[in-house]
Amino acid sequence: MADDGLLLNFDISEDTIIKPRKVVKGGRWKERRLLTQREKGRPEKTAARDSNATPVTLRKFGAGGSEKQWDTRKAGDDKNGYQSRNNTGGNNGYNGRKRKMDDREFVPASSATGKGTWVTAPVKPVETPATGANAPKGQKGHGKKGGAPAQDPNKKEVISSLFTFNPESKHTKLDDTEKEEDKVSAAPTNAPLSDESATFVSLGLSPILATHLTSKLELKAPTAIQKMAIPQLVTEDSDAFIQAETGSGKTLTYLLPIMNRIMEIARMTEEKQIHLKRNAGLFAIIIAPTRELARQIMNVLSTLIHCKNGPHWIVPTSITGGEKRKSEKARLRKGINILVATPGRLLDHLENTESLDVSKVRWLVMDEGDRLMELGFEENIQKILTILNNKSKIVHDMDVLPKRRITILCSATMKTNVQKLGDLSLKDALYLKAEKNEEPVEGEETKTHEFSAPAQLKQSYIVVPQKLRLVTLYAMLKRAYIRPSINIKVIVFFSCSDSVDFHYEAFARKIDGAEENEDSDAEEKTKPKPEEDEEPEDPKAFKGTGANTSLPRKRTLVNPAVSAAPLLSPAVTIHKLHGSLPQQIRTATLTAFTRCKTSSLLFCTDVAARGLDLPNVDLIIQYDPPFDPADYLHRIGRTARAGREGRAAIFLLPGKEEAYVERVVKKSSEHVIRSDVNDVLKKGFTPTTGAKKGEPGWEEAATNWQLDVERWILGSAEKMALAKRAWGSHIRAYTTHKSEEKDIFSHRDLHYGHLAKSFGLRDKPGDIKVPGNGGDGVASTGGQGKKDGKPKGKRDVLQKVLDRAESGGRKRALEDVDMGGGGDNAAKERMRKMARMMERSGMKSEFNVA
Ligand SMILES: Nc1ncnc2c1ncn2[C@@H]1O[C@H](COP(=O)(O)OP(=O)(O)OP(=O)(O)O)[C@@H](O)[C@H]1O
Repeated sequence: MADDGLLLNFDISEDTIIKPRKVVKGGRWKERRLLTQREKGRPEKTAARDSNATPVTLRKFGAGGSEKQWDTRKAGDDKNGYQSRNNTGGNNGYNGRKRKMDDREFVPASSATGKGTWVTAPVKPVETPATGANAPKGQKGHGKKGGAPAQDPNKKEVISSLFTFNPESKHTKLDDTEKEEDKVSAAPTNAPLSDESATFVSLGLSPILATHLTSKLELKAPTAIQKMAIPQLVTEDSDAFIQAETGSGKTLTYLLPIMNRIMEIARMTEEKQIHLKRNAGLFAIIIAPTRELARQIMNVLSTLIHCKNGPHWIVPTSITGGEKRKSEKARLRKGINILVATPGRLLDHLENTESLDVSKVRWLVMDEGDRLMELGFEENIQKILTILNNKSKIVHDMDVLPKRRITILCSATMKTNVQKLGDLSLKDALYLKAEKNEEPVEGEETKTHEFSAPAQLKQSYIVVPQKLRLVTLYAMLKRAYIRPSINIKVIVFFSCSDSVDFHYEAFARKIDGAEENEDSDAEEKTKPKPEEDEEPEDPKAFKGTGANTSLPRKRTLVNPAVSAAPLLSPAVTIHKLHGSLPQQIRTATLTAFTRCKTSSLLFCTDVAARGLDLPNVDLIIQYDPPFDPADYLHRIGRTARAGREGRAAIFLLPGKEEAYVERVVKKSSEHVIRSDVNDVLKKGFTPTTGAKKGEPGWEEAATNWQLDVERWILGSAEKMALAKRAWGSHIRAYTTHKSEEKDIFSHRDLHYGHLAKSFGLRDKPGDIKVPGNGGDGVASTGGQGKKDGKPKGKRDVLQKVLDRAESGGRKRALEDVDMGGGGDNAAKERMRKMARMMERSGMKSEFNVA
């Protein structure tokens, strides 16, 4: 009975008395909560049960039994089928209410008796590498490399439940227009033309080239852009701007006319008994923004040169900054006829290599024009153009060749920066844009899109709460590789290198309980150390650790970026690619992924978003949305190439991010479907053979899978550091979305605690010390203080990245923002300068600035 005098005369039950509530202020939230509970006369660690509450069911998750998770969920608690937490242990302030910061409880490890309403995780002391005997089941060996236990045994441990306190999607139900089954496959828009009159010979190409294309390369007919542009480029001497969808064959569109005209001049001189040789002069320069793209263009060029009865005398070469200047100079001195280059290294040679004679250059091609501008190469290109203009001495001794230098600019999008590059470099240019060869559907209005994706590409989006991201990615991939007899290639895009590294390790890890491969450890130690300016290794020298990689295994170097992915399927090989990897590893990885004949998976940053022609990719997953809307198109453009089918899915967070669908996704196509996260999880975590009695349901299976990742991280200091770095870098990367998209992608809307869960971390955000950040943990993402687990302060993250770079963390700093397309131009420019500075100081550049 309360001691309030006014109430003494009434017979009122205790329950109905309204007590004045003391507001507890100051101190840490945990202390405040304990005081509040004490105030209410409740036990501090395990709150007394409310007699009216629904009784809880206790379920035990995790094979090793090291974690207990109280299932406080009731089916159908909310519309999404998510089960909100129903606190039956008395009113500790949580009762089914969605809390912004933390839905977790802390209990001392020693009190983990399995009683109470809190999610508890008694921390097992993880063995040091020397002993390893008591390591949790399935983690044997995980602690080996780290050199220290990942977890302080005295520390309180937390497990956040996966399926509680998740924000809901704005649209809980699929609308009819978004259902997959209703969608009819659209006719491909970037395929070779079926029109019988469209042949390579009819475009004005020589029979030698045409035969090579059809018989050797098995290209039956030109694509729409090839049909439109090649005849003009073969005969006319005009500059040209070529705009066409991704995968529509733009590379051949500019290479074929160049080859055709050089071959023609060779034929004419041979008639006069003059045989052209490599010293005939440099005819064409092709500029590509990245080394990978330059290498790819070189490969296509080589196949054309080495065609039957082809111009074998033509010597192409590429200079991209991946090797010693000295050896590049030696090649240039011997004489070359076609040069493929990245802008920085080209400018370097134009300024410093006397033997590079550009007086006869007839073609200057700039591929991926928008990307060149985004990477801040405008100044370089301006200088290149000036040098070429000053040194040009074209004499009209070869009539078939252009009478002046022709400049060709290629892009899949028509962005303002491309127009600027056009203004800078083109004169009276032809604008060559392929019209879609879509048949208009009766009764449907033909819509035009700001930038369009190939019509046959099936696009979807999925709204996934932060905590469920990792399990949903797994479920989606598991589903993709469900049939071992069908080979599937998937690319997953992440926002930063650290995130790629973390997810690669998480998906390449051994199945729970499997022994570590001792050999792979030994081999890892022998992996090549990257060196600036070293001769690039032959990509064939690397073999993957995956069982299915098709790389030759003659030499024993192990590619640390290729591995098996037994968790997904024994048949899947996983690859990773980002700008922080040494160039030779990147090249070897791309080669491995390209040649892989079995199912394969590539985790990458935007390094692989533009221009790369990776054959037969079936599915693109954008786990992190891109930093530039144009990159959305480029990323999905790695599938559905040259008329093939393809699928693409993008992960978005519930809430503001959902606006991205209307703003970007639907601008490239009106055929966009929405996948339901519960469906995906259900399909991914339900056993294919049908659940047997006693087997866990999909939610439990998903929870087990997540716990397994968390245990794997806890088992090794190295993995813990990896996860923390990935989490920190992810947040930093998130803050660099373009300013016009800040209303959708604001780091203030991120829930750092839930996000940590998706990186397998159990710590509170404030306790996560991101390695390599000078121990400042999350503070480095925006401020020292934190509120609701979020850093305070608005300092420009890019500026902080640069600050940190100045103070010694330069490599880490640039790795964090490995997203290419993001940020404002000024920021890009700063980063490019930083990359140059890094190069000068002997560090690897993230941006391939050559
Ligand atoms: N006429 C054709 N018929 C069939 N396949 C073709 C044809 N022309 C090119 N291809 C193939 O199409 C694929 C895409 O070509 P390419 O890389 O040149 O596309 P792109 O338009 O430059 O794409 P992106 O904008 O993504 O860089 C390549 O594998 C190429 O071999």
